[in-house]
Amino acid sequence: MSHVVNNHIKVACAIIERDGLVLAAQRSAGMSLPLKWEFPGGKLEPGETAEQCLRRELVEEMGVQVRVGEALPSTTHNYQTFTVTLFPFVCTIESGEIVLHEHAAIAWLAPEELLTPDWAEADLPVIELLLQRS
Ligand SMILES: Nc1nc2c([nH]c(=O)n2[C@@H]2O[C@H](COP(=O)(O)OP(=O)(O)OP(=O)(O)O)[C@@H](O)[C@H]2O)c(=O)[nH]1
Repeated sequence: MSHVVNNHIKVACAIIERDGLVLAAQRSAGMSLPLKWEFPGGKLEPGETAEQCLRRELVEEMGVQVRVGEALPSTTHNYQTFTVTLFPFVCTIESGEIVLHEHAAIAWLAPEELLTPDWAEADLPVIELLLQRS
């Protein structure tokens, strides 16, 4: 059917943990889902694994090398104009200091603060899972 467009993207995102805190990043005003909070990461490129995607995106977005660890369950959300499947991975920073190249802000959140930011809707199941684990 010619009117059907494939607007389903696969996105790997990094749950970066440090000292019991989790890194959240705020999208900038000019990005899609402006000023929403998310986990750093991005769309998988053709032929790329989620781990490779995350290592690439974290260098591009924040200038850090990450170690990609445990995969959490993927989750799919329908926004009005596109569908996203998120592939979350627990990560740690191997080297580098965070420099924001794309995001407006970051925050290190304690478990009790996880529900505070205005998260991208697709992230809410991931947040729920993190709360269950903490
Ligand atoms: N990185 C990331 N993206 C997320 C999360 N949750 C979520 O809904 N997304 C959506 O997944 C998509 C990720 O794409 P991206 O960051 O590579 O690209 P973008 O939309 O900023 O750029 P583009 O507009 O140039 O395609 C965005 O539409 C973003 O809104 C998340 O936790 N992390």
